[in-house]
Amino acid sequence: MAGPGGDHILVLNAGSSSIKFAVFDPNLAEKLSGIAAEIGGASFLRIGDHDTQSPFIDHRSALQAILAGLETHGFTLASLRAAAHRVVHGGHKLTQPVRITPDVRAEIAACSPLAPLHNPHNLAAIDTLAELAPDLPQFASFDTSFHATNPEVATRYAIPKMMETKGIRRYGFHGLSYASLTRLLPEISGEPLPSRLLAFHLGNGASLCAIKNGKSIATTMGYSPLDGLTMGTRSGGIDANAVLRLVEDHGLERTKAILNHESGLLGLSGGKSDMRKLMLDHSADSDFAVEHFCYWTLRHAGSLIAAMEGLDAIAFTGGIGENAVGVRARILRGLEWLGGRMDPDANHRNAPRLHADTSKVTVWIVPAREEEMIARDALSLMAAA
Ligand SMILES: Nc1ncnc2c1ncn2[C@@H]1O[C@H](COP(=O)(O)OP(=O)(O)O)[C@@H](O)[C@H]1O
Ligand SMILES: CC(=O)OP(=O)(O)O
Ligand SMILES: [Mg+2]
Repeated sequence: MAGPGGDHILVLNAGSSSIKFAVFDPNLAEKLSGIAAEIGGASFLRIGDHDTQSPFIDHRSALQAILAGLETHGFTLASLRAAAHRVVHGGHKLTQPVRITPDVRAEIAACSPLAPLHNPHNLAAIDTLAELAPDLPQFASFDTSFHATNPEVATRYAIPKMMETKGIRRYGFHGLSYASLTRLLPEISGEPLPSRLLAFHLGNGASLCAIKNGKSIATTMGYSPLDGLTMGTRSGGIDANAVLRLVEDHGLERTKAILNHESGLLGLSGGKSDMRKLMLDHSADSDFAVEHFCYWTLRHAGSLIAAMEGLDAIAFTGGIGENAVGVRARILRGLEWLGGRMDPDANHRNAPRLHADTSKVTVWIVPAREEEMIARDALSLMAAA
């Protein structure tokens, strides 16, 4: 069986229906990346630019195919120094990147009910690698960590403190994306990090983060990655009594599936969760779904701008934030009252700098580099060991 001995880092980012992966050298240069997507459905494996149709029934079989694919590119398990994982929910105990020990694994498992679409798959990846390469050091970086700086007033729900409500608080997610964005923006803009920055992580999962002086002070996701914006298949914010009504009428499991897998853009449009497809299809339902996404993104943006007491800069990231020209234009139109002015040509080119010279706030696109952030965390932990 394989063991450590190489010098590359394998990063695994297991999502609800996909596993993204990347291999980095010790200087953080990305050597190879790809994705196993639509696991359990019309699944396929992409390594570099090459796609193969492969029927993966679950994350475990997808990971095995990824490892076999990496081997054909010369990255055997023996060529690795470590594996590092994105773990979505770290709860209140895991707020820094860590080496995975049995205790850490148990804590990640304890957080599974809080992120049912993500943590079980993160654990499956950790366990599969532990079986295949028991001596390979494994590390975890948490999506919740970046929000550990939120004040209590932002994280507490107004519910009583008692045994039954223990752990029920807002955590916030997409923290690896926001941490990476905070690092990258000064490099991209050539300016110091703006003091009041509103970051838009718009992908399948979507959230906003108010970053004040480099630290998260508020974010739109809460106890789980369901809250806040309208998403690909998640409802975003919904009245808790409406959830209870769904449970009464349809039971717990059905309600979970409706809110997590059948809502959002998919539910509104009647079948499409993918923003690119929605923007090409001009049916009334698709147009409404896109408008709902933009409108609620703006409503939440207003709330976070209030939490920061103003706004100096905006940064877009994620598949939609980096590519969806029309969505960005609609959102920026909705922020004109703040003095934001977009340069339409720059927006069409997906240029990093999107604001016009007359704009009172600067507007940027920053590529989401979650995998690089995770590799960076693992390298720092190894250097400190
Ligand atoms: N050119 C584009 N125009 C509009 N939407 C796009 C474009 N490219 C990607 N997207 C959208 O980005 C979303 C996926 O974002 P991504 O950040 O990759 O998601 P994930 O949360 O799975 O990591 C999808 O809705 C996809 O349609
Ligand atoms: C936390 C979360 O929503 O992640 P993703 O966008 O990968 O689904
Ligand atoms: Mg993502």
